[in-house]
Amino acid sequence: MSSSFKSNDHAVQSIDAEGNFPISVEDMESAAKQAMPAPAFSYIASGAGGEDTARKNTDAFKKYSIIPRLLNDVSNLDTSITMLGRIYPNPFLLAPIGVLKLADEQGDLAVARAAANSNVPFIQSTVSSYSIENIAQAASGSSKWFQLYWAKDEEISFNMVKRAEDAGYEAIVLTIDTITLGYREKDLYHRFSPLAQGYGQGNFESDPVFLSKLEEIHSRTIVESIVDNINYPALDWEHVKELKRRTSLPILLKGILHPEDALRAIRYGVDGIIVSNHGGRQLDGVISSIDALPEIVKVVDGQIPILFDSGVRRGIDALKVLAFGADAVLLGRPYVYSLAAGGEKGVERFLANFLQDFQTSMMLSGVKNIEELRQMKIVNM
Ligand SMILES: Cc1cc2nc3c(=O)[nH]c(=O)nc-3n(C[C@H](O)[C@H](O)[C@H](O)COP(=O)(O)O)c2cc1C
Ligand SMILES: CCCCCCC(=O)C(=O)O
Repeated sequence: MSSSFKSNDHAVQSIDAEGNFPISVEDMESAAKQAMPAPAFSYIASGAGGEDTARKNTDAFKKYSIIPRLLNDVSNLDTSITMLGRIYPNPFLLAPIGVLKLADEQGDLAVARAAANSNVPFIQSTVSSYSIENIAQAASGSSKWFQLYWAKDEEISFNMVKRAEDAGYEAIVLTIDTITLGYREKDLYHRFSPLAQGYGQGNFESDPVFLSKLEEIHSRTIVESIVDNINYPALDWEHVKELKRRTSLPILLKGILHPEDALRAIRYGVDGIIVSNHGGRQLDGVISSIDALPEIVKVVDGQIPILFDSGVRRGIDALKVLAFGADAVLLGRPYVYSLAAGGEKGVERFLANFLQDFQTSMMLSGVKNIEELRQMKIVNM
């Protein structure tokens, strides 16, 4: 099976003449499937191994129920949160997702613009299709965070962090669960390698430190050099310490599932954690993110912010995450489907629908603000 194809540059046609756009995430996913070549869609949608964890991420939400409080005058909702010393208008961010050009020619630029127009911070991936500087320009004046895949050659990492600082990014997210790529059976079947089409190198191509290293090793292509650098099983807590020395930006660790690792993160002085299993794309068989969350909330006990991703598809899912005591929620695959289905406008439509769904869920749960939401009763039945 071939894995060569063009990126999706016809996306905007999925919003029809009347401006209709899929509302449910299932319909957005179907629209994305139609708009994209099969190997690319499969790379985005699938998980590692037999995909049990990917399935569990969404299924596990269904077993939890909230018990609403009523007669609480919810006519003035406040969805804002204060986190890491800043006020954010709502408790959502867009998860870092690499190689977005697979979904739409404008990739991260389209997402960053849509996120800025929707007042939702965008977390840019290390393996983005466009550079930090271009993305910063596309979403100037709005909140952006940078996700770091640690490079074996540390100077490359430190220079990327510096570029993010210079471009006005507000935080560094160090992803710790991708020291090597998960065993993804569908990608293996399609002979699909995420970086091979050249859509995940925008950030590296414009990095003088990376380019100077490349010149030293003439035999390596850009893609080979990126893969070799970010495949880094040697990553450990000493690297976290080093990163802290190198930046004054807040550092969050993404991929925490064990309460002891959450506590260790606090001991190492990180500013926040993201409870995540990478959407079930790394190790099949790990706990679903939502099942991991309550114990982590308990041990962290408010010392640092807890963010969450993996499996959030609707407003009510986000509501459950916050009711368990998390501070904010990252949205992942749904925005990529909306990008593939409708480009920048598609992402805007998805975010508008998601925020409306969330606010409706808040009102009907009888909570006026996120602090009240975090105190809500949630049960496993
Ligand atoms: C196509 C794709 C690419 C991703 N790329 C990255 C990445 O570059 N860096 C990262 O930290 N996480 C990456 N992730 C993981 C997401 O940040 C997030 O953890 C995951 O999508 C959450 O699961 P959900 O989308 O099912 O909600 C990627 C996920 C997908 C689907
Ligand atoms: C060789 C590493 C590519 C990482 C691609 C992005 C990612 O995190 C994913 O889940 O896929």
